[in-house]
Amino acid sequence: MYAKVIVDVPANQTDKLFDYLVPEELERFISPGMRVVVPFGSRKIQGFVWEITTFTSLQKVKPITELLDPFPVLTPEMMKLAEYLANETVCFLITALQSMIPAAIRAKPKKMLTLTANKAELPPVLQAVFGKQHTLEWKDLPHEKGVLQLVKQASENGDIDIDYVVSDKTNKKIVQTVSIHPDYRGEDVQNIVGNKAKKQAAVLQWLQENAGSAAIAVKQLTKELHTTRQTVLELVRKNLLVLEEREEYRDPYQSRVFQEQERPALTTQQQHVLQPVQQAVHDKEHMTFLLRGVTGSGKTEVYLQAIEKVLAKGEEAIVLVPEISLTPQMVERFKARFGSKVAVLHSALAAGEKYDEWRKIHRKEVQVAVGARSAVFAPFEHLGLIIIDEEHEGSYKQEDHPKYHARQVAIWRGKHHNCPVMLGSATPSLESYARARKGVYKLLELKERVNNIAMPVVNIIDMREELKKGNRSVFSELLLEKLRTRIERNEQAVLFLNRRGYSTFVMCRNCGYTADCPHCEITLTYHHTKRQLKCHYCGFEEPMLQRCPDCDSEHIRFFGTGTQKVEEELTKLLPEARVIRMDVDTTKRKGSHEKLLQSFGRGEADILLGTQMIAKGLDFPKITLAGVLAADTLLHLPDFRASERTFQLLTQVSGRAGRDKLTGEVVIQTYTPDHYSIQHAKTHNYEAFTLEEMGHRKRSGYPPYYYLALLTIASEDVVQVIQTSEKIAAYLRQSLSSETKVLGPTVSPIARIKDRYRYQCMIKYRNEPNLTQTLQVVASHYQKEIASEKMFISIDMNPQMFM
Ligand SMILES: Nc1ncnc2c1ncn2[C@@H]1O[C@H](COP(=O)(O)OP(=O)(O)OP(=O)(O)O)[C@@H](O)[C@H]1O
Ligand SMILES: [Zn+2]
Ligand SMILES: [Zn+2]
Repeated sequence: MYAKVIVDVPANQTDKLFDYLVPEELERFISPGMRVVVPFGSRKIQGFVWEITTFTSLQKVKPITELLDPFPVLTPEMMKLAEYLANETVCFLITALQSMIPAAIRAKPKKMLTLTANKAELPPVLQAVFGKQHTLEWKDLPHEKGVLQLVKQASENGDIDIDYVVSDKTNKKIVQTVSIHPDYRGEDVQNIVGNKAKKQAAVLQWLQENAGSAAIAVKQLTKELHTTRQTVLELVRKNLLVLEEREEYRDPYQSRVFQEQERPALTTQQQHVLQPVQQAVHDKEHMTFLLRGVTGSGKTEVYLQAIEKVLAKGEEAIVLVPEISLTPQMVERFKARFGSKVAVLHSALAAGEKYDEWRKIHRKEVQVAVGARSAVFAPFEHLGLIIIDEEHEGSYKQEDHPKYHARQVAIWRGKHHNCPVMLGSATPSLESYARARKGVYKLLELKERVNNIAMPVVNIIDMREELKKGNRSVFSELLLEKLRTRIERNEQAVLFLNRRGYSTFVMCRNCGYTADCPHCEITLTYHHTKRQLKCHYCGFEEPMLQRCPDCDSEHIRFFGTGTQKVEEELTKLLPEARVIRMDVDTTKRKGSHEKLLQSFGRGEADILLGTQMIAKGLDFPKITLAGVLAADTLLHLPDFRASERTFQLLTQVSGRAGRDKLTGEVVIQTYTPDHYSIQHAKTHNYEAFTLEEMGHRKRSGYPPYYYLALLTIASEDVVQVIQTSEKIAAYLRQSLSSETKVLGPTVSPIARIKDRYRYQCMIKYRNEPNLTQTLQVVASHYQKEIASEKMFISIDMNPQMFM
């Protein structure tokens, strides 16, 4: 019996199945989808069993070293999906797999040294290195040439054995528990331990009274009774208590009590959109729905009730939400409805926590998975529905390999399981909307807010006029006045500042010099707390400049506005305002995001000032004002989606205001008040915006009229980059159909990162069945250069970013 194995080495040469002999004792247990340890060259590495066969064309096959799982970690569906992704996104199969399973499941091989000779026979240096130990990990060796030389010598002499050991990283959390031995249950404690052992008696007494036959965690016991572990273990030694080890999940939401929530009766329009989804769930029919519902129209409630239907059928559901709107508030709505049936997956979880949530799914202990992008891989086997909330969000596209889009995976899985997929948003992406208009997706609409609450009134402020009036502040007069009235009326406001493009950069007012990163073509960002300049791409840092390096002027300052600076100005202008600032700096610590939001929810602040993370999902009744400080910052990015992103963002931010009984207002500050994305955001007119934007896309040949693929070529050698890019472009032009346009090569918008020059080719196509194959040929043609890290070629199908 042989196993065909995918090895955990992401490289061109290893991107295929390797044959291994299945040792006889494993024959009964092994099956596809299990992890194994296999010899590979001189190493031992992890792999996944792909197939079991009785035939191999090889002369000599090495045996599998170890089987790591009693059950497959990959379902047959996941294996097929990995193959699909590897092919569609042009990446290695193992790379696709790696993003589908929790990191904890990927075992890392360790290089271990084991003493085989008598220690006294070793050179004194090595004796000292080993100390009292018998084995050592390679990475713990002192990295001195002499030591390594001696180790090598000793290994050649056979005194030290060097081997790779694959240790399973899937450390489960083990809890020790005790229970009263069945023979002594209910018996008088005095009779069992006598009078002397008072502490032990207390433990037994407590267990008799409170636990009965139940097992109690030793930790809990010692805490409850202010006693020691020693005392408890003594009782175990006397055979009065039974010690057991129990596996426990690390549940980040453990300490929170979720109030059961009654489900509201749906409004007529909600019922109207829910009905066809429920029907598809019932019929087990694969369809993709696009739910376009204005902000506050009750989309989430529709999701919840659709899921109820799925659970009632005994099936499972996945709900994707963007990482930043995976707020406690959001999680709470699902936990309150479905309780312990819900697993939550997001990147803020520790590796162990993620693994535990994943295992709950794998073991069928939960039926609903709520999470960010990668939750689309939740290994359910009876999927009844997949929901993608805020489907337009760019974060659903993974920017590393495999460069997949969650929507694409969701639809693949929907087809596999014969179940519906529901995409929801107040501002669907143009691609999805176009598909819905063409009937590929089924369009469902919620045009009004729940309870007929009015959409907020939007004021557009021309900041050029403010400057003419002599107002140099980042706050317009109107915004400031409206903030003031919120404080007076004890209402709340959110203030949004786009982080991207608006971070602080340094410029000389005398000669116009800007401080740039010496390795990347990008301005350095000023960090106030450390008074340093930092590059966001490579991490380069230097102290803030005191004088201009070009003209020696002292008038060198930072420009632009960060949230910190806005906060400072805000407290000067409105000293009475209580402000909570939410940005990457204030939410670094685990749980701080949640704490800040809770505090705001309790009314401990008047103004929530923040970046992208406050734009979405917030549902606080007292927010009656939403302010956007600079609406243009997104408009000027070199990206054909800039207008679309601006419209989406303005709509989302506006959507935070006036969601309850109090009427909402919005103030948008801008230098380009006439831009159509700002004008249509003012009137909440998604259709009008879409119509206008579609025109632009059609004229310039962008999605949804054309598909895109982006090739980026990077190297330290600028001549090599240019020559290679030109060769690749020529090859593509010759291989692809004549309707397909190959643009470039041109310099990437960020021309250099980490000293590597970057060029790109853009492919625009409508129908190109052989495209991925052609791109694969390109990638493998340059595999030597790529493997030696001389050159980088990145292939991005349907790119979301163009930097
Ligand atoms: N049928 C209903 N009856 C009463 N209240 C409802 C109903 N449906 C939803 N709501 C409430 O209306 C508010 C807005 O609903 P929800 O948050 O689901 O909207 P949404 O469309 O998901 O919003 P957004 O896209 O802006 O985040 C919530 O407070 C929700 O509890
Ligand atoms: Zn200068
Ligand atoms: Zn840099």
